[in-house]
Amino acid sequence: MNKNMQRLVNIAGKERRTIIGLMSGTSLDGLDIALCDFVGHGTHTSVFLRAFTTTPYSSEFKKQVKSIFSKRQVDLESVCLMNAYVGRYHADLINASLKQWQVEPSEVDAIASHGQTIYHAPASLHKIDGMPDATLQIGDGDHIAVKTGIVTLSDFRQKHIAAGGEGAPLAVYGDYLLFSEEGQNRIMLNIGGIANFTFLPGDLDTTRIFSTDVGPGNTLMDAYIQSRFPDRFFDADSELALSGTANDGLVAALLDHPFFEQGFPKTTGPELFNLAYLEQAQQRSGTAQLSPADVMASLNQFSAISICNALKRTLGAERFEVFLSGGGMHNPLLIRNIEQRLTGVVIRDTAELGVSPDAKEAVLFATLANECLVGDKLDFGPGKMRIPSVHMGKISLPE
Ligand SMILES: Nc1ncnc2c1ncn2[C@@H]1O[C@H](COP(=O)(O)OP(=O)(O)OP(=O)(O)O)[C@@H](O)[C@H]1O
Ligand SMILES: CC(=O)N[C@H]1[C@@H]2OC[C@@H](O2)[C@@H](O)[C@@H]1O[C@H](C)C(=O)O
Repeated sequence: MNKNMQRLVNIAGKERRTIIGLMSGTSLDGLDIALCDFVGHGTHTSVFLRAFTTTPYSSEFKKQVKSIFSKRQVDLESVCLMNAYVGRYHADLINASLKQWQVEPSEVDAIASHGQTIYHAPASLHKIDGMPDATLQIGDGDHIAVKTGIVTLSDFRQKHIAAGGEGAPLAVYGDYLLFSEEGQNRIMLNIGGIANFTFLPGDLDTTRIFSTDVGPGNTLMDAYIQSRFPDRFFDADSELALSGTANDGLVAALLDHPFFEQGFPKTTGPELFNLAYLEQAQQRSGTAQLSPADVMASLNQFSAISICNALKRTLGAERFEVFLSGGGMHNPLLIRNIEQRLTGVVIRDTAELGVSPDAKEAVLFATLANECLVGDKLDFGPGKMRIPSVHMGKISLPE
């Protein structure tokens, strides 16, 4: 037998596996690196987060990624080069973190790499007859495996689409395995660039579970402040939004898009929710002259309302608890806007469930890798929630 196959068998047979989860989302702030230990699999998974860091991207790297990010036309040579470059760059960041944590690469069984999404094209967005749902993450796993010496699982989203999903949200698998609780309806709400949530019913009925994007979390706020104030990457502590007033006309125009009428589950990205989307809404509502502070307050309220509308639509009169994660939970006005619209709902964060909210997505990808290596088939029913019962991740070997 090829000794690499034996290596995989050994990893699968271990009682405790060490897996590094990586996430680099639409915000392009940096690479989330979570060093996790797993015991068990499936609904008997226990995860211990040993270390976590978000390694900020250099401004040069951000510029390079932005040049090919969520644009319909890009330089194809740049895409080709960046596929290899992102893989190597991520490998360097992993090696540096391991060194800092004083962990030898040989102690790590696998890396779960999300890669960098550069385009997400669900059929509902591209609307091209005969073309499937599609998505593209770059940062090839072979580069990571060879540069770190660690078995790497990557490119998780293609299998999801191949088996009937939309390529996202994948959070549903890990949310179900790690956070389901009998007798408690839970909403796992992640506010990253795009906001999404997973509904975990207290009756543990896997055919009712689903995960969906709901619209922008931070992406429009980030894009707007970056365009107006080049030295500011996001509206830290809602400073700009708090100095303005939300404009009802602009908020209504922002909410006026067929995406919000579409049923669940659905996915989206900055391919739709971008500065052109904002400009069109400003034109339609006659608010092109609004001050930056008022625009930011409106964008903040827009994200909050679209999130709350989606939650109310899902749960009606059912009681539920919300567990937050993602960078948006650090935006105080956004959270206040959400709380005001969800009166009586308990809102906490995933730290109360043992996983740091900033690390959650990286931990979820590590969980996907653990399932791919050792899990049994998970059954999410006949497919109407578009959660295919498959294992995801392509395996790259270091040698
Ligand atoms: N103190 C803060 N005040 C306001 N906003 C904040 C703060 N800290 C983080 N954020 C927001 O969180 C964003 C980063 O969030 P996160 O890392 O969850 O995004 P991501 O992983 O790229 O997103 P996605 O879930 O779309 O993949 C920042 O760009 C910013 O908008
Ligand atoms: C295509 C893509 O990268 N989608 C991301 C993005 O970031 C948030 C939202 O949009 C979600 O659909 C997804 O990530 C999370 C981790 C997911 O798949 O569950």
